[in-house]
Amino acid sequence: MNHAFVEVQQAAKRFPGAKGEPDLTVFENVSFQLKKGEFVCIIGHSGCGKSTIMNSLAGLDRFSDGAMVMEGKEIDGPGLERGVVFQNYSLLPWLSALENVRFGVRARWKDWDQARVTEHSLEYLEMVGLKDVVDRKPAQLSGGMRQRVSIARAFATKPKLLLLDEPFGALDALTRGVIQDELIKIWTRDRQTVFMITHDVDEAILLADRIFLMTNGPEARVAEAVEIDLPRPRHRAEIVKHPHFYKIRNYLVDFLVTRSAEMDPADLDRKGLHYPRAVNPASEDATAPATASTKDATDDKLVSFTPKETRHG
Ligand SMILES: Nc1ncnc2c1ncn2[C@@H]1O[C@H](COP(=O)(O)OP(=O)(O)OP(=O)(O)O)[C@@H](O)[C@H]1O
Repeated sequence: MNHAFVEVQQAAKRFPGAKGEPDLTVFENVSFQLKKGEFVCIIGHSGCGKSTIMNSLAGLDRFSDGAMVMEGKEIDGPGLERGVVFQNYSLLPWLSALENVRFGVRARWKDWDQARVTEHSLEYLEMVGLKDVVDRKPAQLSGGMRQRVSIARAFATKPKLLLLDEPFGALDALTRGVIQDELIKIWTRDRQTVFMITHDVDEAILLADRIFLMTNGPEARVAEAVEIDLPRPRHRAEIVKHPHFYKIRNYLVDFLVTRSAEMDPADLDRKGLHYPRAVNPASEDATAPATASTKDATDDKLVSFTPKETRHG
């Protein structure tokens, strides 16, 4: 019996090739589960299919093969139980910050009166530090402020699953840090299930319970699920002092720099439903970088991943 909150089963995305060219398989045999209330980040090189997976979970795209199930029901199109935050804010430009949030809240709770919708919307805008600018339109806000409105709107509607596609990608490091803290604050309070794309290893370690690692495309796979066992609440300045921090960080960087390009999909598929392999880099076995071989957590013997010369990084 399946107790996963969200389950993606054997997903693939293919595009027909141009005249005479073979079809493009962006990713294949992608399977994973999300537990209720967990924060999962997904990392992988550009083009491996992260946004396609996220957009499919949002109901805005479709896999070529495979299935997605949330609380036992197949995901088939967009729904209010899933909220999305994109990198480019996607606010309605003719509405103020408050009206943008109210718009989402009103759609979610149609029986609420105006005062309740406003009060609830203001509560979330305050949590992201925008109390004093709620009447400004998006054009009158900085990029960081706009992204805060998007985050307030997404969390205020309390979707069961929040999908964040590189929400801080366009922000400077300082603003990014501040909004990460706000995101942690809201998530700690509401404990919604979050699935987030990021290219930033430190951001993923700060936020996630688990980090999914994708191999390079084409024919990418979600190869590993790395457990982040740093205690919460986490603070940027503090977690770097934790003895596990650099073990985790080095493991992730080694994957992205070396192993993501070397893993052979055929090898991963041989192990079928065991993937993504659960890894805890803080444990002894995982700390040694596994460049040409890695340890199979399922049967306790070494399995080598043959470098594939044709794969690009
Ligand atoms: N219509 C299409 N025809 C052919 N290939 C496509 C089409 N749409 C998308 N792709 C390819 O699908 C792949 C996956 O794209 P996707 O945006 O999901 O990757 P990503 O991992 O999110 O990348 P990034 O990190 O750069 O955002 C890319 O290589 C892209 O070129």
